[in-house]
Amino acid sequence: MSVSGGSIAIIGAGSVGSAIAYSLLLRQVVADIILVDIDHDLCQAQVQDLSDATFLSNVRIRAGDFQDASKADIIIITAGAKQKPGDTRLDLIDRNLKILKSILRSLQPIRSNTILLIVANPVDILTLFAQRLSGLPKGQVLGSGTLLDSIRLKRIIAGKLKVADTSIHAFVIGEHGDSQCVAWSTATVHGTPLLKVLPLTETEKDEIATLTRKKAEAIIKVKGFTSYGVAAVTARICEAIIFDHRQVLPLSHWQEELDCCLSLPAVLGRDGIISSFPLHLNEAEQAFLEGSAKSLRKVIADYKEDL
Ligand SMILES: NC(=O)C1=CN([C@@H]2O[C@H](COP(=O)(O)OP(=O)(O)OC[C@H]3O[C@@H](n4cnc5c(N)ncnc54)[C@H](O)[C@@H]3O)[C@@H](O)[C@H]2O)C=CC1
Ligand SMILES: CC(=O)C(=O)O
Repeated sequence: MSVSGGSIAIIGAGSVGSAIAYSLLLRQVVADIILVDIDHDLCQAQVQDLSDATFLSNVRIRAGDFQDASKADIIIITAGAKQKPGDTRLDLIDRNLKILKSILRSLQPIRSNTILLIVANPVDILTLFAQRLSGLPKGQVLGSGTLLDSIRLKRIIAGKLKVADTSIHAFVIGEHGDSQCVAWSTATVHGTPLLKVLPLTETEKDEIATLTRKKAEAIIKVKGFTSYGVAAVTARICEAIIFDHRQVLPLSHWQEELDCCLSLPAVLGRDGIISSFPLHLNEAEQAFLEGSAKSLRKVIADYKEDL
């Protein structure tokens, strides 16, 4: 991977923001990484620590302010409260919507062709608010969504089949949260329908889907947060944008028919979401997806005065 000349700003230099910076630095996605946090001492300390790793790459890392960040090729928002054990992601909406709004105000005027990547939770709701409040075209505002959940799912399936994760094509769709669902009928192993090579009963499918959905909760219960998985996923998203990969990834983006942002496969490139990629769900999966959208719209309706 070669270093492009671009820059990425990360707003929020806590566990997730610093892990993302570390992934971007090791992958050499851009030449400049800018960290921004209201806790200036923490931000400086993270930069100092990360700068000890830059000997492995040609990447520069520095602390900056919102105006520096507003000029970056990609602005990643990780700032916000995290779940305590037992919280759902949706429980964070009050605090994190206020933080998002204040960040979007501080970023103005925002570079017109920047890509805004939301990672803070609840990611689907914050992505929708960022689309409405940033002034950017919808395709330039996306959320990391269920790419992380899909990676977790593929890991479990790969373990059962004893093949590499990269040979599995399977999507978790809908909310990055409790109403997500697995698109089992579309999953393949190197082109062969997954359920033909791994015939799973309904109970087994439910067990895998539950393990996937509850993985974050299990990690948070012990270490208090998750960071490495989302950092790797975010680096992958940034690579697809900076290098215009046109990769198909399950990301949170605007869904006209469902009237909300949630994850379905999308083609990702330098301009952000180029298009949604059609996924032919069966009736039950379509009903689950619509249920997920309905639960997100219900939350959005409670906050409509913030739009
Ligand atoms: N989408 C995903 O897959 C994942 C999302 N997350 C989410 O990422 C968020 C961050 O998690 P952590 O890094 O573990 O939390 P953290 O508490 O370690 O870091 C949050 C940082 O945001 C900063 N911050 C707060 N308000 C700010 C503002 N207005 N401007 C700039 N910085 C501000 C804080 O000072 C703090 O350093 C949470 O909402 C968490 O749920 C975490 C893991 C995975
Ligand atoms: C915390 C979170 O959203 C995750 O690890 O999936």
